[in-house]
Amino acid sequence: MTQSLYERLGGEDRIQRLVTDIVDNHLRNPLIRTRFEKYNDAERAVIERHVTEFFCMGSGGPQAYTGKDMLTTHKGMNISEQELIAAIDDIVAAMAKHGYGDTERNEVVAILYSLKGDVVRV
Ligand code: HEM
Repeated sequence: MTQSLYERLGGEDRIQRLVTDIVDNHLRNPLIRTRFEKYNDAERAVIERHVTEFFCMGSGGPQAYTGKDMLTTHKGMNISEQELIAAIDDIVAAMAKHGYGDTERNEVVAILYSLKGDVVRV
């Protein structure tokens, strides 16, 4: 039987560690770091928790997502296409660092891109 993307990503613990590295990459990325620098550790922990849940749920895991929907979250930020690509680059780089293969990386990129309309220039 084919494994779900969630299973191929290695489940919640590995996804949680991946998300920590993704946020670290965003904080080092000159194109988007100002979007994330304003959060303190407690706020960052909540965002990471929600992003982890979103990743788990969106890849076929059993977790419920308890954050805000994508349009509500990003509304008013006026995020550009360039920023979306910068964020996706950070995610692909973190996935490479964590040893995921091309198939999993491409599936994640396709999911992220499909959400563009709820994130960019909203
Ligand atoms: C398809 C791409 C994206 C997805 C799936 C996504 C997903 C998420 C999720 C799940 C959260 C947590 C929401 C919550 O805590 O209720 C979040 C928060 C956030 N996202 Fe995104 N995001 C995307 C792209 C971006 C981009 C490109 C930027 C800016 C460069 C961005 C900036 C933020 C910020 C600043 C927050 C924190 C909002 C807050 O709690 O005040 N996101 N995102």
